Amino acid sequence: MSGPSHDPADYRSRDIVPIRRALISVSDKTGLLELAGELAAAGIEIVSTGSTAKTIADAGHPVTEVSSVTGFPESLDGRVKTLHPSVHGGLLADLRLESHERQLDELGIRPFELVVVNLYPFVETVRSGAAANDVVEQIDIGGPAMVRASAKNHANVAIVVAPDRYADVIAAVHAGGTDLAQRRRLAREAFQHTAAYDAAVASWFEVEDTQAIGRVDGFPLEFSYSAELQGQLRYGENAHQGAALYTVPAERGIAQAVQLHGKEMSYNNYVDADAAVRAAYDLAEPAVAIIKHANPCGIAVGATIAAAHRKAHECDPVSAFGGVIAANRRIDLAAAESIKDIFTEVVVAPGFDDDALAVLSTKKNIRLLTLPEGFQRPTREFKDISGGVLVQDVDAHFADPSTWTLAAGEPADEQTLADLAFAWTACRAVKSNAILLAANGASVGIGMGQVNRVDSCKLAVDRAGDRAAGSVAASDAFFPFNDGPAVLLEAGIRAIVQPGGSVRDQETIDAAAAAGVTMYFTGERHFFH
Ligand SMILES: NC(=O)c1ncn([C@@H]2O[C@H](COP(=O)(O)O)[C@@H](O)[C@H]2O)c1NC=O
Repeated sequence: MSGPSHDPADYRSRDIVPIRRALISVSDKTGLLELAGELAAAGIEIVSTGSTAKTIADAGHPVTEVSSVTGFPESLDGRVKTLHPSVHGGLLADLRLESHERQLDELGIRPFELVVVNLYPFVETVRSGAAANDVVEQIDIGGPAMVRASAKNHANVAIVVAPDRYADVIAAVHAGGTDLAQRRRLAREAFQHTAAYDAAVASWFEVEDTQAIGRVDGFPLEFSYSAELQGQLRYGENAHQGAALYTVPAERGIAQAVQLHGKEMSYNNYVDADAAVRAAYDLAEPAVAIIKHANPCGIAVGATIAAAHRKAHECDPVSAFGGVIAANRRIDLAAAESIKDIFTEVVVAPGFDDDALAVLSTKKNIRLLTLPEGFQRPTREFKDISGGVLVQDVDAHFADPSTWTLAAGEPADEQTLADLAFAWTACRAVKSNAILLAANGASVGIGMGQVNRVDSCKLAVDRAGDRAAGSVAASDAFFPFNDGPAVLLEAGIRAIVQPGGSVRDQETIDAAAAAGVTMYFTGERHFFH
């Protein structure tokens, strides 16, 4: 243990601490004058920094400039204001100890019993698109130092970091001081606040580095995650689970989407909307993905979003009931007309034309979400496991058909190759084991989430029904046995695309060749769990 330890008997008890001297240094001046007025009226000395002191003085309240306490001018563009022993001694002295009291006297330092600090607006500055030097200038150093010092010394000091606590402080002034339980609560909030602040700074550096070198090549030795509470959700995946939405300030994703219409978004709505956007945005042409329980029940591309929606819906109209729809282009009137009579939980898109919004807004149960300006797909994914978190690059690479290897049959004609490329891209949005049958730029049968590949084949073929014959199939990973391909070939699948790489590839190749079916190997797989 570093530092001297004291005998428990050395500590004098201190529950109620009367406030005689307060240090106030705030960027957000909300509620400042009311607080300062109450403190001044109670005869409490207020020590304050630059613009905070000026605001208080301009309102006619007595205030002591911090520079007259430190004996130094505020300097280096405000980088050094309160970083001084005359301030920090007054914050850190543990007056339960006689020895600390004596040292303060010897040093001529007076203690503070109340500290009110809120920090430079770092996140707001990042959001405003400020240049890097200006962002760096908004990394508060002196503020967090005071907050942490006071929170450590909560036995003696009340630390307030948010204007919505001022009323409690004023009440404590009138009651004769703060009590220990209150100071502990405030200390906890203070440490949470500085931790979130530092995490936001660290994630800004990470985003900056990512942009500078195109991608993060390595993984940091440590990382922190800063997110702001956006709001509580009614419940989590099930009604007995509590849930909330947090947003990451520097990001622009589904969490920042703006709701234009409908009931409050649920936890499951967010999960499905994210999966839907992920699927639709994998495709370059106008595309629609319809999601249920994080899996697609239809994905299609078309000349228009209306056409893509019709094709995606036809894939599995039964499952599309109550689905979540994402489009990678604006929703126009024709798309709205296509969607409006189908019971849909959420539609999310980069925008809605006014007439489309008017049509869909007549449906009270549909939620309409527009993606935030500057929408960006994440580059990294995080998955919680007990005791830690797994981090990976997002699977965003799709092998180009020109790099595929023809493993069986004749080279595909242009239309077949286009369908294979579509199926290959679309199947990565399907939970493994994934088999996706497609025709004319639309899924016609999807087998997902099975614990063996042959069952996914059966499911896809079963869902496609008559449409299986003549369609093409994509498999997210290689076929370990020939049983899955046998199901596809028997159903009349015309062409198959799969990674290849199984020790039994030859059996699958021979079966496809014997059936006259074209089969390509991509050399790349798309597991998705
Ligand atoms: N450098 C310092 O010693 C220092 N002391 C306090 N601050 C910050 O200055 C702000 C208030 O400054 P002013 O009262 O000048 O507007 C607060 O957000 C506070 O967190 C500092 N600024 C940054 O590090």
